[in-house]
Order: sequence, then C-alpha cells, then structure tokens
Amino acid sequence: MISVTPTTQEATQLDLENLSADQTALTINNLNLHYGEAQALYDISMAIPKNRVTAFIGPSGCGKSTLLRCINRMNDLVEICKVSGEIRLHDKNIYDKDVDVAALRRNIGMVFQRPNPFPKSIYENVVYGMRLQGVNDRRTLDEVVERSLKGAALWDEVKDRLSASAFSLSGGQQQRLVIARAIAIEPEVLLLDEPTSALDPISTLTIEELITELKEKYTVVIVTHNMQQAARVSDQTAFLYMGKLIEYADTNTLFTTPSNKQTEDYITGRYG
Ligand SMILES: Nc1ncnc2c1ncn2[C@@H]1O[C@H](COP(=O)(O)OP(=O)(O)OP(=O)(O)O)[C@@H](O)[C@H]1O
Repeated sequence: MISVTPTTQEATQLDLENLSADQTALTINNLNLHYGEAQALYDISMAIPKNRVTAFIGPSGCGKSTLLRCINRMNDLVEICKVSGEIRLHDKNIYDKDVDVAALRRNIGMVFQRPNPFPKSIYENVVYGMRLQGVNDRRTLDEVVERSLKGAALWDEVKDRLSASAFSLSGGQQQRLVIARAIAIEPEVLLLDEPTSALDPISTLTIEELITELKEKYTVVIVTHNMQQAARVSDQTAFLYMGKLIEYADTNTLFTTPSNKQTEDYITGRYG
C-alpha cells in the first residue's frame, strides 16, 4: 500500500458527492470524448473542490491528460476531438458557444510535463500574460514579478538576475518559472500535467512542496503517473481506467481502503 503523508491525512475530508457551491471549483457532468472514432472518456462526472489538490491517476493511456485538457479546452486544438457533456465553472458550462476560450485559459492555467519557458528573460516570461493584456506600467509589472516568483518559490534564487535568459535556469527552476508565469495573471485553477516527470528528485520535492502552498490561493488539478506523488500532494484522487472514472475519493481513503477491486489492483501494483 502507498503511505499517505500526515498533511494529506489531516486535510478535512469532504463529501465529494455533495459539495456545496462554496466548496466547488468545477463540476464535470457526463463528459464523453472521442478522438475520431475512438472513445477516450466515458461519461465522467465529478466535482472538483476549491482550494484543494485533486490528482488524476491511472495506467498509461487511461485518459488522465485528456480529462485534464478538457478542463481548459486544450482539446479544442485537436481537430478530430469531439466532446459532449459539460464542465461547469461558476455555474456556466465552459463548452457553451459564447465562452471566450482565451479568457477561460487565462483563468484556468496549465503547466506541462516539460518546462516551456519562452526565449525571453526571466522577468519577461513572468509578465508575458500581463503585457498581452496591455499592462505596461513598470511598477505594476515589478510587483507582479515579485509576487509571482515568490508564489512559485523562485524569487530568492533569481531576484538578482531577472534580466537573464529563462534558459539559464535549471529544469526545476524553469518549471517554477512556468508556474510563476501561470499565476502572474491570477487564475482560479491550475492544471499540472505530470509537472515533475522531467525533473530530478530534489526539484521534484521542491515542486511538490510548492503545490501544497499553491492550493491556499488556487484550485490545483494534477495528473501524475507516480502514485507516491499523488499520495504526497493531493487531497483527493480520481482513479481512471480505460477512459472511465473508476473511483474518486479522498486520497487517504483511496490509497488505504479503496472500495473498488480495480483501484486496489492498481495501487498494489498488480497492473499498470
Ligand atoms: N491527440 C490525440 N489524437 C488521437 N488519440 C489521442 C490523442 N491524445 C490521446 N489520444 C488517445 O486517447 C487515450 C487517452 O490518452 P491520454 O494521453 O489522455 O492518456 P494518459 O492516461 O494521460 O496516458 P499517459 O500516462 O501515457 O500520458 C489513448 O488511447 C491515446 O492514444
């Protein structure tokens, strides 16, 4: 069995099937997704709580990243992808025709497996989204840079070289820079798609600690193939298998007393 950290155990358990509006960041209702003829997600329904970390786990190809990418409509970029069902944010379906997808993606930021800073300075990476919004006042931007880099636990390491290229940073620092860039525009939700899979163990630990801090201000959803990581950082965990949501429970329960045999087989390493 996977050991669950005290922090996770101490997190108040929520009744995930009956979250109040105040506790809910997003509600996914009967979500189905096809890539061409192939169905990748089957009738997923779940509520994602506010200011907590939700992990998606499951074997390769089970649909974790696909589900994550539905949450900020990144799958719109895949031509053969068709989605039905809904994802509600503030009681509005993000798949409604009148939704401004660019604004949605500002509000629901995403960090990918490999750090992807822009070929610009550290400073310009952080303020990139602000500049796109037409903010150019130096004092405002300086404040955003300091707040975001502090929020991403990177400020102390880079405060004396903000004009250096982002590529001069280590992989782990680049990933924290990308997180700083995402939080600079103050999103509500942060989607993390295997954010540490390209990093060494020490950088991984730093990012995991950061994730725990980030949930104070943001709702975090993380895809990870690493069950120990899910157990360390998340408050609740969703186990997916072949495009279906098999079990969704608070992390401690899912890893210690899963109610489903498939979940148990997966977390005890019988497949995957
Ligand atoms: N752009 C795409 N076009 C066609 N099929 C896709 C596309 N992206 C994913 N798929 C398919 O959808 C299914 C789910 O893939 P997805 O990447 O969501 O799984 P995953 O659980 O995140 O896997 P991994 O842990 O290996 O990243 C797989 O069968 C995959 O081949």
